[in-house]
Amino acid sequence: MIRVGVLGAKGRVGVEVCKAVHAADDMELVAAIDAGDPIDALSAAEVVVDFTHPDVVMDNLKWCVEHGVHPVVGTTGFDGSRLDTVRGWLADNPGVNALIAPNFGIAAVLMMHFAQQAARFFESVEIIELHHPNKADAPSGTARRTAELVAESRRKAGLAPMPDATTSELPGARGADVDGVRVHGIRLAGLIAHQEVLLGGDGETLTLRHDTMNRSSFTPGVLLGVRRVRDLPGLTVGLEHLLDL
Ligand SMILES: NC(=O)c1ccc[n+]([C@@H]2O[C@H](COP(=O)([O-])OP(=O)(O)OC[C@H]3O[C@@H](n4cnc5c(N)ncnc54)[C@H](O)[C@@H]3O)[C@@H](O)[C@H]2O)c1
Ligand SMILES: O=C(O)C1=N[C@H](C(=O)O)CCC1
Repeated sequence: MIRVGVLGAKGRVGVEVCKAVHAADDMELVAAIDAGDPIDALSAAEVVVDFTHPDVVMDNLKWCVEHGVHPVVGTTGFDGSRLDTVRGWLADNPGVNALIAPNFGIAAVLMMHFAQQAARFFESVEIIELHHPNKADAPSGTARRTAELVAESRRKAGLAPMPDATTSELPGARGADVDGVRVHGIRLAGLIAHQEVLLGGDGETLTLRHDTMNRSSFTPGVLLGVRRVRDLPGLTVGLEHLLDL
């Protein structure tokens, strides 16, 4: 049995993760804590799942790594500098591994993968991410990572910067620039999490769209991460590394 702790257990995703861990035959939910609870309750866990908030996730991660607990992190807000900090903590604590994934939905990971594959064939790529209005961070972790993957493909293919004749702009009208890729964020009541990747070339376009219909959709990916993290050395970023794509 894998002894699992959950941070953010009362949150929208945390509740679903607790249910899924509880229902898994090979896991035991040994701690389910939320804001204000003592973090030491996680000492009994081998693996801790974090779905909390970008402002607190680094402190949680540091605690886990320093206490020999493998973190599986869904919380967003990670940039290159945060990831480097985590790599440093892991280097100081050999034997502890971490998995950080901006999206644990299998279809979302496939959408990101397909965008990465398609990017080298198109002059233009832009991303629209659409989320519920209670979301703290923008752009979404998924959109940020998709833009990085697209940019990497374009660089490898030696593509020129995307065509864009804009010279006069109301700030924000062209979205955020993530590694040279424009990302546009929508926050709308009624939504959960959605993304479109628009790719355009001479006389044709391709649109990849992903829709999250409920938050239990994240749990198969989270459970896969919990089962595998102990065998993934150091830091793994993205669930795609566990899917044999
Ligand atoms: N990777 C993915 O697949 C994925 C999917 C959905 C959401 N997310 C991300 O997960 C995070 C949480 O999303 P949500 O919609 O569940 O948010 P939420 O606000 O519903 O839940 C967060 C929970 O964390 C708790 N919390 C805050 N600080 C804490 C602390 N220090 N210790 C323990 N608990 C603490 C809050 O009280 C709350 O219950 C966000 O960053 C979101 O972007 C990632
Ligand atoms: O609801 C959220 O918040 C989500 N956050 C992740 C992101 O920022 O990409 C994944 C989708 C849902």
